[in-house]
Amino acid sequence: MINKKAKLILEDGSIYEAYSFGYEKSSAGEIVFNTSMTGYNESLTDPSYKGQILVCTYPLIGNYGIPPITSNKKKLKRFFESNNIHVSGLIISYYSDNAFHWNMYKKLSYFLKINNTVGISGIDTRSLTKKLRDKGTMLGKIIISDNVKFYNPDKYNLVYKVSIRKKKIYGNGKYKILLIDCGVKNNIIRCFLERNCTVIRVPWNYNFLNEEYDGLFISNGPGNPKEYKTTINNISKVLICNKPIFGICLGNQLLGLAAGFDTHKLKYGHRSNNQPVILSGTNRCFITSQNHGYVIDSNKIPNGWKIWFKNLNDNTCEGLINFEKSFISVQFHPEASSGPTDTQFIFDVFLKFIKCKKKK
Ligand SMILES: NC(=O)CC[C@H](N)C(=O)O
Repeated sequence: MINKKAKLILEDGSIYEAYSFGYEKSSAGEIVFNTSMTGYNESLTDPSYKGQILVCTYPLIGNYGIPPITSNKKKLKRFFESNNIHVSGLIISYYSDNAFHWNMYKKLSYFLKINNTVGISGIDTRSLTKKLRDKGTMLGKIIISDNVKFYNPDKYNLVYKVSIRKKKIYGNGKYKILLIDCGVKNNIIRCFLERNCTVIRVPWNYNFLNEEYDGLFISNGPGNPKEYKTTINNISKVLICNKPIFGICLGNQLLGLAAGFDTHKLKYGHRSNNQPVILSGTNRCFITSQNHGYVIDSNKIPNGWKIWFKNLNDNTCEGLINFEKSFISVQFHPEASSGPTDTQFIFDVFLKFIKCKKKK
């Protein structure tokens, strides 16, 4: 089969020639790169990538296909991070059509096609990444048929596209976690279910002030954290309570904004499975999975709060803690999926806080 020709056009005017191997349509978004060697299925279905076109620096993609797509709508998909693909496109170097894996169901190009997602190959993604590292993340568009306009996801509130619409309950564990869903990854829910929790998943703008729960969780999600005014406002109202709060990635940013921290955008973000973070006050380093473009400013720290972790590559804030109040959050992904599970103990820290409060 001869694949259709495609073009990647960046906002600085550079043009790259490529071939389509996914759904054939033009698409625009913010071009971001991920340096992981594995995990394309988890990344494609991570809702935090909404509005972004993903570049994989690892040169060979597709070689293990995609795992089975379980179809029971009531259950979480077993092998994916949400029900469908969220990236606006996938840019790779070499597409391996000759895929094999013990758990393979279909090829990657099939998965892109049934999700109406464009995928292009034949681009030197490492040189493209060098450009994005030098100049910073850029807008870009993939042209296959018609021309399309550049699209800047930071200017929109994308959460309504990825958050659940109605409250939903998972599991029947002892500890009740109220989960604010801004585009949660399935593995976060799985991590709670494995720890004797009931997860009450509510929409991003849900007024949870009268809900009964033992701990509040704020999820990951797409776009600029400052677009989440309703969520930030709701969180700020529960900061006077003493119920434990835990945030991951966007959740870290939203908790920070509610507590009086500020956020800014990084030049090209952290997206990979090998980001080193250091636990403040120790020499202990952890290798973490990450996917974010924004960070908390470390220069203005409200009373009672501390920077919990720092990134060892660029020294940026990787987590917050208010020990007195049992509020914790991390910029990285302790649930991993894909990536190292070394920091999954953070879920246990949160549950320890919950157990302590319940005893009192
Ligand atoms: N994974 C996330 O939650 C990402 C948070 C936010 N959208 C950022 O890019 O920084």
